[in-house]
Amino acid sequence: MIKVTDLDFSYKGSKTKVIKGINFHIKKGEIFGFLGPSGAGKTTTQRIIIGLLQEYEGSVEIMGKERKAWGREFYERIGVAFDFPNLYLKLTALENLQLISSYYKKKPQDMESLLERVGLLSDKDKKIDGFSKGMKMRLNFIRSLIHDPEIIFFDEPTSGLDPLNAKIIKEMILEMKKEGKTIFLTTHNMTVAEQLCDRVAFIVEGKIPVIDSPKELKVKYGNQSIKMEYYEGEFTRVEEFPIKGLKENSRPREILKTKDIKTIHSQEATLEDIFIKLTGRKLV
Ligand SMILES: Nc1ncnc2c1ncn2[C@@H]1O[C@H](COP(=O)(O)OP(=O)(O)OP(=O)(O)O)[C@@H](O)[C@H]1O
Repeated sequence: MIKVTDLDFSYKGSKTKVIKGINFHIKKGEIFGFLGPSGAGKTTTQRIIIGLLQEYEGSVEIMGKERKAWGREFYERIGVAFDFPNLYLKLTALENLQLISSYYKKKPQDMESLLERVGLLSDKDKKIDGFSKGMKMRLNFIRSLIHDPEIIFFDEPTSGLDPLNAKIIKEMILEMKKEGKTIFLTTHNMTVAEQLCDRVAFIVEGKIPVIDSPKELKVKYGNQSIKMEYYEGEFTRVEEFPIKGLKENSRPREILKTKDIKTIHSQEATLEDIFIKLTGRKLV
């Protein structure tokens, strides 16, 4: 659906490249995550793909056609939920959706069910200048879906949401994938990436050193281990053993036979640990 080849970009008036020869390919029906610290180039890349930044070098092929060759019809087929400058503060939630849907040729999705899904149905007739940031975020999220797009771009889709609303948004994203939509999201949040993404690209200083599935990354780079906590007199002690080679290791068996166990846990590196290990950078 999206094929980016040798993409380079610098902002007007600046000689410094902020995107430095990146390559990636997003398949139809995939949830692809862009993970990287602030200033890494995530938003810039998304802006290029959706056509807000035109002066790039390299190739950005989207739905089978170079980005620069697409006309207005491109926007009928993609949805974008970045910031919310496109929301009209003096209009109600429902009026916002009605106005936005009038920009598209396609028949809009059922607005009330979308509002209900994100917990805003009872607020549909309220002007949104009284909405909290989280309410605007949720409205902005469904705004991007109103014309039933094939590819949807999200920038930090759950940031600033309470856990319940974040869960609803994540469930909706997973449902979209089931319907065959392609989703490209950026985040600093490794938990979100692990829960949602089929594959992630780590982006640092305009380069992508790693692209893989969260699961593969953990298998390749995460050291799995078992942590045993046991009583020794009035103290508790902890020992950790790598899962690899566990059956040849006599020490865990000895602990089981001779000690009173307090807890046993399996430990797995998080995606964040792997990000730090592979890029030498933290995410924030
Ligand atoms: N309009 C602009 N003009 C000049 N430089 C810019 C502009 N927008 C972004 N930059 C620079 O481009 C680089 C990449 O920024 P970008 O916003 O793509 O990063 P990001 O990974 O999305 O960060 P964040 O997570 O904070 O949104 C940064 O060094 C930033 O300062």
